[in-house]
Amino acid sequence: MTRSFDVATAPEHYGNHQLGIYAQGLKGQLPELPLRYEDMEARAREVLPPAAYWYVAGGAGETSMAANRSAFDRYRLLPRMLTDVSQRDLGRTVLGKRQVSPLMIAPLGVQEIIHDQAELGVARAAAAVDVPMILSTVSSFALEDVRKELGTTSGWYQLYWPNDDALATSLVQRAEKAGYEAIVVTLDTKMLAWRERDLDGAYLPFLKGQGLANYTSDPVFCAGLEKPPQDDMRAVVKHWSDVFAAPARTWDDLARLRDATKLPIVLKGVLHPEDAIKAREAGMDGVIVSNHGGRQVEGSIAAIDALAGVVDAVGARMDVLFDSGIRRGADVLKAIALGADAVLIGRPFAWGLACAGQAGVEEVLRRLLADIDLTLALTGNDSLDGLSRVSLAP
Ligand SMILES: Cc1cc2nc3c(=O)[nH]c(=O)nc-3n(C[C@H](O)[C@H](O)[C@H](O)COP(=O)(O)O)c2cc1C
Ligand SMILES: CCCCCCC(=O)C(=O)O
Repeated sequence: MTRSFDVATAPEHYGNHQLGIYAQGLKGQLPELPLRYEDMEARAREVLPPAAYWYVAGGAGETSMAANRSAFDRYRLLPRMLTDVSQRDLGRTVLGKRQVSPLMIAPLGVQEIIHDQAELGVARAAAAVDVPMILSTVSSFALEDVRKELGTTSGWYQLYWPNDDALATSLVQRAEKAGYEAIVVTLDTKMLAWRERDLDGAYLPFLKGQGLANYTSDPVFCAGLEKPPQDDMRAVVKHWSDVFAAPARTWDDLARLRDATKLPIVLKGVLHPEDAIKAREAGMDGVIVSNHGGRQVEGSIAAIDALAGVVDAVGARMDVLFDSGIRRGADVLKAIALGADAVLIGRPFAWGLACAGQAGVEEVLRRLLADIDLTLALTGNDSLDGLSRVSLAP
């Protein structure tokens, strides 16, 4: 006899998403989106034009990208038995604010190449699941428009620090005015790396004017143009390529940025413990340990292998976040056990966006939260705050 099952009567846990999927199965319905990360990426590859797929999937060479994943396998969780895990808390405190989970949406530029909804769809999904979103400078919609879609969910603004201080100040102050709660300055992209997949397709979307909405909506940027941006896109791209990068910048320049905003500043792309110490000395509020998903320095250390060193150097005095290679719940637990305060999810949400727009991103986030919740419980823990390096096998 088939018995009916009502997930609504199950206790409130993120892990219940699993029960929801099985309950649909009782009605003969299979999940619309593939469950495994690898299968979701394969589906995205079917629906995206090849150049757009490779822009997201590719790296700078691909050994660091692979190492980001294989390094996770060297850290193993060490479960404990017979602890009470009936009530569980996935919350984390980041920059002094309690979040319902450790997840944040990583800044991913030029999302219009993935789906028409782009950052607006991602922001709506983030709001539905209450996962804070970090918006890229090179986004396809203006930062003010994306912020509105987030509603009460937190947003941070990621700055590609231009060589024009007035433009940097304008972007940062627009973000502050729009309600973003922190500025993330990405340090690892002073220039674009040698990206073989993109070079193979001779593909760089920004050169077609994609991903430039924050520039074309900026008064300081537009003051450097002879005509309104919509009337001369070639001039927009030329001006953008003139101002985008600032290879001469050093730690000393951070003081001016610090003065430009009251918001907390977090530096993204820190891998060396001494750079984390410099960040602290420069008055920064946090760092994100990241190798940009293996997209910048081919041959670099796997990001997860850099995490403990940075945490040991500065973790007691500033927030340490992590990205590059997070795919499953166990990855999140390992990063938190090593000392991360929160983790950024990157490519997985992009594949959800490619396959099903906002709904796809939402589903990716709900699945990851379910996986985190169940893995937390099964390792004998009732809160992420209780994890530490003793949660890992020696
Ligand atoms: C298509 C794509 C675009 C990205 N754009 C940005 C960006 O605009 N700013 C930034 O700081 N990082 C950017 N990143 C890096 C991500 O923020 C994050 O560090 C990376 O995706 C983590 O690796 P993972 O996706 O393999 O987990 C981008 C990554 C991808 C895949
Ligand atoms: C020259 C434009 C660089 C922005 C690249 C966006 C990004 O971070 C990435 O693709 O990775």
